[in-house]
Amino acid sequence: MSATTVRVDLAGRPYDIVIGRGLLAELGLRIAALRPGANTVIVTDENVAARHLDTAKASLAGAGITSSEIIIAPGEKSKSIDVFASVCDQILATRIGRNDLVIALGGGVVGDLAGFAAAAVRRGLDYVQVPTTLLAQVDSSVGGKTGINSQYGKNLIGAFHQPILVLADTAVLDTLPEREFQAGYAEVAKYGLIDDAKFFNWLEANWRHVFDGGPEREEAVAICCRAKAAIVARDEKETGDRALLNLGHTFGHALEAGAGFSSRLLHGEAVAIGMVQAFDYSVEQGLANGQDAERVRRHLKSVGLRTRPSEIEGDMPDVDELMALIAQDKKVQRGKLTFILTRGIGESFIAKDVDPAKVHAFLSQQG
Ligand SMILES: NC(=O)c1ccc[n+]([C@@H]2O[C@H](COP(=O)([O-])OP(=O)(O)OC[C@H]3O[C@@H](n4cnc5c(N)ncnc54)[C@H](O)[C@@H]3O)[C@@H](O)[C@H]2O)c1
Ligand SMILES: O=C(O)C(=O)C[C@@H](O)[C@H](O)[C@H](O)COP(=O)(O)O
Ligand SMILES: [Zn+2]
Repeated sequence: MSATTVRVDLAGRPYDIVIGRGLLAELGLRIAALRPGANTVIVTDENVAARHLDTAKASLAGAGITSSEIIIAPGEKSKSIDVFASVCDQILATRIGRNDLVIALGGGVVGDLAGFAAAAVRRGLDYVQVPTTLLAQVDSSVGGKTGINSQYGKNLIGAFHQPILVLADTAVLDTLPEREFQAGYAEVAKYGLIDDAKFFNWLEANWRHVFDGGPEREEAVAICCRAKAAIVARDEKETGDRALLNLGHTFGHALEAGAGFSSRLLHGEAVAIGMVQAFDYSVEQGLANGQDAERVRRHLKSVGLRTRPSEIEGDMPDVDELMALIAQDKKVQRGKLTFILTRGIGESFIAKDVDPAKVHAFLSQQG
């Protein structure tokens, strides 16, 4: 089976991201090569279990690896302290130990939750990411940010804990609902908008093939993983330019929390709106030109994503409440806001000490 391997070159703890169609069938052999004799516990959700758990288990059994499974309810609400506690207990009940492995088989919710449980149980178990959504393959399975949500906001409780392997089988994306694919695509486009205008041009021309499952899908996943691997290797804990990966997230996370972490607004959908807001705000501050902002909006709209907060159905918090959520952002330093702003497509930068009054005014006049 042909596969692309991207190395995450962390000093002392490097790991591979392996990308290709049909790789789930190789899970057992690849784990056996990495951790001979390990027992495993698979954390997954109901939707993924119904479609891909049998393949994963058969592959592990074929390589002589024992596995048990923990199946959570699908959706963002599972990134909660209650589900976290339950997953930790269930892992402990299997008696797996520090030489064994947790396997996160699912999207970003499973990956963030299982990764955090792996970080916490017995003060740290190794784990493998087997991402099954576009979003997880291009973003959440890589880089070791794990965690859950709080009533105060998104991802506010968690740990940096790197996986020992990421196995991205792009064929499993064939069973992903269209809306989830679109949401994940926002994070794909993000890499172009951060610092790769050439990739954004390529996406404008090729996005349909990424959705259709042609070779462009693997190419896009590999380009995103290479970009993320490079940033993570130089700034694992986000003391510097890893924050660029947060483009669209300060606005987006507030909207996601404002929508109650519900299916009204998926993470990727919130990021799409948040990236357009970051462009619009940059234009308003005289940093970027309106044509670039319009081009971003047009592209995200053409793949079926919403691009304005007013397109979110149902009640949303007012601007003061959104600002209170933004004040909880992890990039805040001693009360000062940090945003990822832009000078144009592929020219994002970290803006520290952004004036909350200006952001408040911007949000107040948003349609
Ligand atoms: N840790 C990070 O660096 C990072 C990066 C980006 C996003 N995230 C987090 O990821 C989460 C979003 O992840 P997501 O978009 O993957 O959502 P998700 O995990 O909720 O998965 C989306 C939906 O698709 C279903 N599903 C998953 N794989 C499937 C498949 N192959 N076939 C059919 N259905 C499938 C799931 O059951 C779920 O209903 C958010 O919580 C976000 O904060 C984390
Ligand atoms: O890996 C990162 O770094 C990112 O910021 C990737 C984001 O897409 C992701 O949503 C991440 O979970 C957001 O991180 P947070 O620190 O703002 O919670
Ligand atoms: Zn994200």
